[in-house]
Order: sequence, then structure tokens, then C-alpha cells
Amino acid sequence: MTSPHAPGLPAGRLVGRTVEVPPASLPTDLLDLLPAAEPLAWLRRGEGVVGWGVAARCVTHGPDRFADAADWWRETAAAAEVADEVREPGTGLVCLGSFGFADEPGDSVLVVPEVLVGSRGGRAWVTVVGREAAPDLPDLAPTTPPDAPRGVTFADGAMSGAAWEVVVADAVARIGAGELEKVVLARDLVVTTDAPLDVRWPLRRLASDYEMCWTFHVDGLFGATPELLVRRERGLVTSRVLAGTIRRTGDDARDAGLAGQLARSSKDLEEHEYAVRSVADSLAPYCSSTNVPEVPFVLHLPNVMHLATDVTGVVHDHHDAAGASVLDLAAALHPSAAVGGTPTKVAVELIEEIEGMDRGRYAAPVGWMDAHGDGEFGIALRSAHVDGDRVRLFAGCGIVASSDPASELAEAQAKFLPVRDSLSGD
Ligand SMILES: C=C(O[C@H]1C=CC=C(C(=O)O)[C@@H]1O)C(=O)O
Repeated sequence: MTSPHAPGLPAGRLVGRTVEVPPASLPTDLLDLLPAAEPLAWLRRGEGVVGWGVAARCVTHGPDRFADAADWWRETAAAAEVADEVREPGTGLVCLGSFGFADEPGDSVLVVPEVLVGSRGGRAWVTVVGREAAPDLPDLAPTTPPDAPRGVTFADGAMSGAAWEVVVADAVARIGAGELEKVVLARDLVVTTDAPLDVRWPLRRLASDYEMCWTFHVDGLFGATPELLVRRERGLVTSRVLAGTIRRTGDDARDAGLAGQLARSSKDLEEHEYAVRSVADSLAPYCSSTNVPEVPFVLHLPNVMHLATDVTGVVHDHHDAAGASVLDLAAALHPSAAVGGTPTKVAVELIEEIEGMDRGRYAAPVGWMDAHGDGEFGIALRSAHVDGDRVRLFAGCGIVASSDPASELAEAQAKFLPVRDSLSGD
């Protein structure tokens, strides 16, 4: 079920080129290049891709949303003619994408920008894509900065905090009764602003305040996620698994003690183990070898700390076009136990039954992919969906048998902070 072209887009094969540019000719912050209309971004520590304009767009939905998008991409890339003088992952034809969490409702989107600017390892490039003829290279100068959001007000989304605690308690009871081992429950907040939000404002804040996260925006979904669902680079696969969280206090000495507490917490280690196992099991059929560290490390973010494990592997047949693409891998991994639960099917059904909201594209794959199937997809956490002057923020927590509803609510509040703060006008 694909809609291959956005209304108004001309038909015809994609033609373009990638040229190398001196990094010094670009602004230090690639976000400064973005226009207000339909900006696209995937950046970490100043490296990654930004884009604008729509050369091609595909919308899928339903249980086959990943497979339909992968088919569209293979066909689109095979028909395209893009002269690539750089030949690195992320050069040549590239799309950015964001997928729905659940099979229904909601759309998943892939966009090929007309202009994409990339930067990695000291090299920078520009790709331009048009229909039947490659467009001229654009002037790469900073655009007019975004206006700060005004009149920002916050309200509960589908549920108040108190009602959500009752739902968490219900999940704990069901886990205690043996129905499942773990479920990740989320809630939403609704923000309204006086005028339509210019998403470049929160993007700049998130990229500078959460530089160890991947800051993204695709088709209204923006955020800064610490969790890389999967990276595929010339056949090498990496996945950063996060699960198990403790809030930071802002006092470095106390936080160091809390990090030790997190690393020894049986509740958090159990929650983490489910997430690592779900990722390793899902990658195994696609890889000739995988490496799963036995002990997690503690990832420090400004608002929270997480137990983290980097799982790595080598894709079968990666010299062959039949080798799994990063999108195939993301589809196989979604939803991992960091956002669904264990067993997956029971957890996803429980989420649908008791969470009381539509997750949209929160907690699902978001990222980019090139014509060789290399790319990066993160899990859209610490994220929000903007629609004009209305923004929906999301945050969730892994629930296991020993979870305490009040602590989980406090953890969810801490996970709202990155996007909340990014919307403040100062
Ligand atoms: C579901 C979220 O976080 C997941 C990822 C890392 C740690 C988690 C936790 O400790 O509960 C969650 O599984 C979220 O941030 O909305």
C-alpha cells in the first residue's frame, strides 16, 4: 500500500549528483542551512545529514509498511541516475524516513530531499536531485534564524499522571500474574503555541543540549534520541540498546553514586536483559556473526542515565544486493523490548489495550538510508509530533514485576524534559 508521489510532484526518474565541498565552506552547525519549509535532519555531534525540498516521497501504512517502503526504495534507487564523486555511506541517492509504531493507524513516510548536505569524518558533500535533470548546486549560506515559540502552554494528553499510574499498576499486576515479563508504557503531553512552531527552534536546542543523542526531524516528528536501533555501514551492523533508567540530580558526586546503583539494580538489569536479548535474537538471522557484551555500561545524558549495550554484527552477503538493508534490519528489530516488551506480541497487545493513546511515529524507526542499503535508524524517543501550533510530546518506561507506578511516572516526566526545554523561548 504505497502512495509513490506526493500530490503535485512530477513523474519521471530521479537524476542528480553528489559533489564534495570543503567543510570550512559550510556553517559549523548544518541546522543553520535549513529553510523553514519541510526541513529534514539527522545529526549527532555536528555530523550527519540535513535536507530540504521534496524530490520524491512515499507513504506506506499497515502491517507491510516496512516491506512496501523497502520495495519502493529499491525500485526508485534502481531507476535513478545519481553521479556520485564521493562514494561514502550517505552519498548518492539518500532518503530520510519515519515509521509508525503500530500496524494501525497512521502513516509511515520516506522522503528524498532535493538538496541534502552531509558531513562525516572531516568530509562534507552536497547531493542535488531532480526529475529527468540534475538541478544546479544551491547557495549554501545560513538561512534566516527561526523565531522563538511564543505562548507555550502544556496540558496532559490522553491521560493525567494519576490515571497513568493506575494503568502502570494494572500492567505490574498482569506481569505478576504471569501474562508477560515486561511491557513499555508511554504517555503524552499536548503543547500549544501562539503561532505555528518553527521546528528549527527546538532542533537547534536539542542538538546543542543533547549532543550525544541523534537529533532528527522527518515530516513533523522531531526529537533527540539516545537509542540507535541499527546502523549498517558496508555490511557492519551496530545497535545501541538502552533500557533501565535512573534520573540525574545535577550534583556530579551524587550522580556518580546513582550510576553505580543503576549498574547493580536487579530491576533495571532484568529490564535491560530483555531488550538486549530481543535485539540480538532479531539480528541473528541476518548476520554471519554477532557480538553481545556481557555487561552493560552506563550512558550519561543531561536528564537521565541509562544502562546501555552496543550489539554488533556482520550482515550475510553484504557484497550482494540481496544482503539485508538497514531498513530490512530496522523492520526486523521493531519493536524491540526497549519500546514494546517481552514477549513482543503479548506486550504490543497490552499496550494497545491499556495505554489509551495512538503512539503515531513515536518509539518507531526514524533515520536515513542510501541506495546501497547503508544508513542509520534510531528509535524515535524523547520526541514530539508537531502539527502547526499543536505539539504532542511522548515518553515511556519499561515496566517489570518490581516496577513502582509513582517512580515510573517520575521517570517519564524526566524523559519529557529534552523536548519540553527545547520549546522554551529563552
Ligand atoms: C520508552 C522510552 O525509553 C526506553 C528507552 C530507554 C530506557 C527505557 C527505560 O528505562 O524504561 C525505555 O525502555 C522513552 O524514552 O520514551
